Amino acid sequence: MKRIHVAVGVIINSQNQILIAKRHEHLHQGGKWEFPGGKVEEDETTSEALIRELKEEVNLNTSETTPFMELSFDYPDKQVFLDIHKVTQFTGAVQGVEGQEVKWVCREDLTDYQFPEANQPILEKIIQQN
Ligand SMILES: Nc1nc2c([nH]c(=O)n2[C@H]2C[C@H](O)[C@@H](COP(=O)(O)OP(=O)(O)OP(=O)(O)O)O2)c(=O)[nH]1
Ligand SMILES: [Mg+2]
Repeated sequence: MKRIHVAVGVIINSQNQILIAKRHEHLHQGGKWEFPGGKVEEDETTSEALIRELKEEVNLNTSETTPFMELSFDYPDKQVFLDIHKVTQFTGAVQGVEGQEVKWVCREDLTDYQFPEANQPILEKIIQQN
């Protein structure tokens, strides 16, 4: 199985809230909450892919992302490499462009949401960095 390279954004607003979006039921890991992002295409850097995905998925304009952490995870049906970047500089109002539910949540409330299993170390790192 080929490992899928995914650009993932931990987007933090001026009130120190983090943006999460609910994956559509029919998708891999459907019904779970995620940090917006998507597959890195050929000839794209992670940052370029994330900038493109944030516009496509949640209508945010950003020009800069900062590496936060990297992890590989094997689901029974898919292997992913999550390349997670932090995003603090952006413009535009968040919109679930693909009809998905989106939410700004404060760090301590992140544990109230169900994320894909691969996300556990990301959540721990975000919560630690209070
Ligand atoms: N965006 C995102 N994907 C995650 C997270 N955690 C996690 O395991 N994933 C997995 C689920 C999917 O298998 C993969 C992301 O693929 P995707 O379906 O969002 O890719 P995409 O946006 O490019 O969508 P498409 O090409 O299928 O239209 O990474 C997360 O926090 N954010
Ligand atoms: Mg996506």
